[in-house]
Amino acid sequence: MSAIKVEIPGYQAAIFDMDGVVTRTATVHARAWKEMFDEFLQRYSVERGEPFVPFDEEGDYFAYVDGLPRHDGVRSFLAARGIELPEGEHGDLQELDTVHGLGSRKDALVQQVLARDGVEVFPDWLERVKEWRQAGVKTAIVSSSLNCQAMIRAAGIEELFDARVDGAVSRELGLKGKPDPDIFIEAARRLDVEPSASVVFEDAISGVQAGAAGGFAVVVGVARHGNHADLIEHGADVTVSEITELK
Ligand SMILES: O=P(O)(O)OC[C@H]1O[C@@H](O)[C@H](O)[C@@H](O)[C@@H]1O
Repeated sequence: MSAIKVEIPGYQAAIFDMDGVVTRTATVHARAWKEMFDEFLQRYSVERGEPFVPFDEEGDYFAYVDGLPRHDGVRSFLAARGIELPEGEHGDLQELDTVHGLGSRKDALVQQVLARDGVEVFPDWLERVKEWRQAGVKTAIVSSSLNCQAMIRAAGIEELFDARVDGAVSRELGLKGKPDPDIFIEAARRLDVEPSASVVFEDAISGVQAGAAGGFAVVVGVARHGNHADLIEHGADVTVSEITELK
């Protein structure tokens, strides 16, 4: 937490990242990434006679994958391990060791968990978003995820947003993924509010970088894992452990 005092009704809009800020789904993604990458890395290391170094669900997830669009996440982690795979094509079968094949495999695992467990909303976010909307603050949801609309529908919170800019919308409009600020700027545009009058809420390093690059009034880092210093270092103006710390 920094010394800055932020009162959200003093701004025209609040723009929320989804996974890890609004919904308890960052861990669903992190586990799916781990299961998919570990299976791949195990085979890859045996083929090369190299030691198997598993995907670290915290370190590797936060550093290379969190917040990025699906295939950027695959590329970013593989590059960190010095592994190059063919791109493949959108819709590649899960069996293929291509960037798209690995992405499809990870998504199949996410779908299994969502079908089994549903989507949980963070109660601290829910409490505040209702108050802020009543106070006249416009709200948008922003996510790199192609599963965003299905997730907010499953969670029953679609009505709490005036705009949505997600992985599907980004693909349609050709928006750059985080850490570029495109999706946040598009959300402000859809709300008819200037970035300088809007507050961004983000839990990912790539996300606070995007908020800072977009000229938003305040970037709130949501440090649910105690990662305050990391978020401040990469562009958050203020951090909270829970959103109810803000009025
Ligand atoms: O694979 P999806 O559902 O399109 O999601 C892409 C990414 O969306 C981001 O919001 C998550 O932080 C990442 O973990 C996730 O991989």
